[in-house]
Formats: sequence, structure tokens, C-alpha cells
Amino acid sequence: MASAVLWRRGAAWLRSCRGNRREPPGVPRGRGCAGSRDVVPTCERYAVRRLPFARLEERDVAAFERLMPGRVVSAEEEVKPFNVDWLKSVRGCSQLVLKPQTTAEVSQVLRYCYERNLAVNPQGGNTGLVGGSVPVFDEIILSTALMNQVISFDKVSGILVCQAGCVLERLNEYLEEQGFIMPLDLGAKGSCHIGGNVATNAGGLRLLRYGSLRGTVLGLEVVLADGSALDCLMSLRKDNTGYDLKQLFIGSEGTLGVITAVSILCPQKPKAVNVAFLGCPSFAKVLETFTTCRAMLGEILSAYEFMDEKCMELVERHLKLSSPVADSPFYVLIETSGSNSTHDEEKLNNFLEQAMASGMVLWSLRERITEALTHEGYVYKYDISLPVAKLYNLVTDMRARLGQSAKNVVGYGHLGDGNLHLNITAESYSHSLLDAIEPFVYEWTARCSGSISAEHGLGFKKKQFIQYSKPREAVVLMQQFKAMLDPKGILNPYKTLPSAPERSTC
Ligand SMILES: O=C(O)CC[C@@H](O)C(=O)O
Ligand SMILES: [Zn+2]
Repeated sequence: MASAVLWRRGAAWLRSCRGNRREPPGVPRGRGCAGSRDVVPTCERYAVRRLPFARLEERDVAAFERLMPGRVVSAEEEVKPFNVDWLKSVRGCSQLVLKPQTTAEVSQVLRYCYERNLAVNPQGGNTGLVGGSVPVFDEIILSTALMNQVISFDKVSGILVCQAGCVLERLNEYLEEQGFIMPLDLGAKGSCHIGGNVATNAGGLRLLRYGSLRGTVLGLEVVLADGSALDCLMSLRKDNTGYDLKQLFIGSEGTLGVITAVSILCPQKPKAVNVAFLGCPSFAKVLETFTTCRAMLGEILSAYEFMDEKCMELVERHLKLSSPVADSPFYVLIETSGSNSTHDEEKLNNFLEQAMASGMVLWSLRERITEALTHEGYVYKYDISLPVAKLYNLVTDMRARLGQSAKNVVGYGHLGDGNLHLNITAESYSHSLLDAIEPFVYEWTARCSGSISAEHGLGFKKKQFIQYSKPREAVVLMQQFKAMLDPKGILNPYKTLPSAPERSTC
């Protein structure tokens, strides 16, 4: 028997569900690295050779202290959390964190590092999932934590200009007071910085409705490796004067420049937001429901997310969130955002009636799956774009391939965007399990003309596999851009672009 319930945004259950992954109790994202001693250093786990950058000296620390007194962190205990990613899967050994407040300070730091040939790891909220936000060796960490000022907001155009270190959720709160919202929403919103979002071209939960950052970001201010500042902080919807340089930095993961400020187009806050959780007896029904949903909800559909029963089981076990519905092989979350609550609810109710009549509806939840999975041990994460019809086949094929060698193989994600999150858990990291997963997962994806990174980027963990999604010529051109903008390669080294396989010299 089927049932259906609608939640308005702001209902207690929904708030608690949305509020928690960003700062799960005891596991603040990107901070509070209590277990960091257990994290194997990246250079030990993976075959990677330190590039010939200069090593930090006392005179460097003194120079930085002169540049930004009191905002140079060198005490080992204080630096430690910045060296480890949120997943506790990679660890660098930086000895220094710098916290500039202004673009001029970022310029001065980079000019100094460039001259001294010191490598730099730009870091926002440290919520990345591919090892892109923490050092691999001893790179100096350039944190945007104190670059957290809103520069301007134009209520007529909806254009926000702010520093790169503004936390996404704070920006959203600021905008909501003025009747607007940020065009992106992520589980990590409580910690992630807008500069980091842009640097990774984060997708998230609103992409279906408001599009990607490649469309909503109107301008950027970026400091290049040699310290020169590039002011492309336009606040125009249309600007066809030459190449669109900001696009180079969107998704470049801090390898081409440090984003210091962002100009972004923000939509009006929708007057009516409704959320429904449905259950489906098969993946074919998830797809069928999506088609029905799009046809019936049209412009008010703002999210269509799915998760499999294994995800639900883990969310229930680890987060003690109980499913309000009977067990089902798949669950779907639908969000509508519109301007007329009566009209939107009527539309959603009509859709649910039809969906229930065909036996598709149950209820469930979605947003804290990532957090639940971390309780299982080590998580191998894959973030894949695929034609939706084939999307879940990768999960079933992987399950069959790994058998008992994995604890769980789960599939969930942004079905509305054709984006699967395939996560595989095990008690701990093992090379042999990784070898069973990779390159199989990438070959599978390439055969379907998919992308091996839909929204998380390549970071440290996936950079060697870029060729599964990009032709050789494209990778070579990317390497040429990198060499032109950062000839010494000091910005976020060991990330995004492939290097030849090397022996560890950790
Ligand atoms: O943890 C993951 O693999 C996905 C994280 C995030 O992109 C999500 O959609 O929840
Ligand atoms: Zn996602």
C-alpha cells in the first residue's frame, strides 16, 4: 500500500535532516581532526614523489609574520586539522597555515612564495571529497577563513559580490533576509566556502533548477601564482569582450590561481518550497517517476534525488533517523520551488496521486548519506555522470564484481542531473580492494561516454584518470594553461592534472 506526505521547507523534520551533515556531532567538517594521527600520510599510501620546491625556513615564517601579524599558524597542534581532509582519507605534513584577510595580502604571500619556490595549498572550508583541499607534502596552506566579507548585494539584479571565504550557509542566511537565496545548496553548506565551491565547480542540490556555477558566477577576482591580481569581478549578465577567463578558474581546484572574490547571480527566494519522499520498487520505476514528475511539475521541480535501500539502512543504523515508510528497494526525494503555494501544492498532489495509483510511492530521506557512510569505515567514493537509463547498472555490476570483499556498495545521487554517487565501504583502506574497483569503474564509465567526476573534481585521488573523460589533446592543452599561469607549478601541486607514476620519497 502506498502513502504520501508533503513537507514544507522549514518543517522540523526537514530542518534537522538538512542541518546535520554539514557539521555532524563530533565530526565538524574540515576541523577538529581528532583522529588525524590515524590517517596514513598521503605520500606513504600512494606512490608520489615530492617535487623540488624549496623547504620552509625560519626566515619565511618571519617574513609572513611581518606581512600578516598574528595570522600565521605554525604550532603543530593547530596546523594538524588543516592537513587532513574531512573524510580522514588523506594527510599532508604542512607546517604553516596563513590566514590573509585581503586580496592584497594573498598577492603578497604568493609573490613571496613564487620567488622562493615554495608550494602553496589554497584551502577553503576543507570539505572536498577527492583530496584536493589538503597538502600532499609540506605545501604552505593558504586559508580563506578570514576572507569572509560581503562586498555588495544589489537587490534589483540579485547580484552578490563577496570575498572567497564566506561560508555558503552564512551567505544564504544573509540573502534570505533580503528575499533571495544562493543558487547552490550542498550538504556541507555549514563549512564550505564560496571560493572553494567555485574552485571545484560544486554542483549540489539546486543544480536542476538554477544551473551550474558556470552560469551563475558572473565574475571572479583571482590572484595568480606570481602574485598578480586578475580583476574579472564583473557584475554583468552579458559580456562578450574576448575570452571568458573566469571559466578557466571555475573548477580548476586552486591549480591556476587563488580565487579571492566572487560575483554571483542569486535567484529570488521561492515563496513555496515542498519536499516529498517516495519509494520505488525498482530503478526502472525511479526513472519512470522522473519522467512523470518532469511532465507534471514542470518549472517548479527543483530537485530529483535518489538513494537505494542500502543507503537507507545505513542512515537508519548510524544516524538513528527512522524511515517514515515501509522498506523499499529505492527512494526518491522531490523538491518543488515556486511562487504560489496553492498552485505548487496542487501540482505536487496531482503528481503524487498519479504516482501512488501506479504503486510507486513510499517515503524516505537523502541528505545525510555521506555522513552515515563514514561510520562504516573507509569509503571509496565515485562521482559519476552517466546517461540516466544506465546509471544504476554500475552499482549492480560493481556489487557483483566485489562480492564479499566490500562491506557495502551503495548508489544514490542527483538523478535529475544524471549524477550517480557510487560509494563502496570497507573496514579500512586496502590497496587490493582499490585495485578491484579502479580502473574498472573508470573503464565502465568511459564505455558509456560518462564523466568520472560529475561534481567533486579530480583533486589528488582522481587526477591520474582524467584520460577516461578527456582526450589526450585536451589534457595537453590543460597542461599548457597550467604552465603558462603557474610556470613553477607552486599552486596546489599533485592535483587535478596527471603526472607520471612515481616512487614515494616521503
Ligand atoms: O559523499 C558523496 O559521495 C556525495 C556527496 C554529495 O555530493 C552529495 O550529493 O551528497
Ligand atoms: Zn552530490
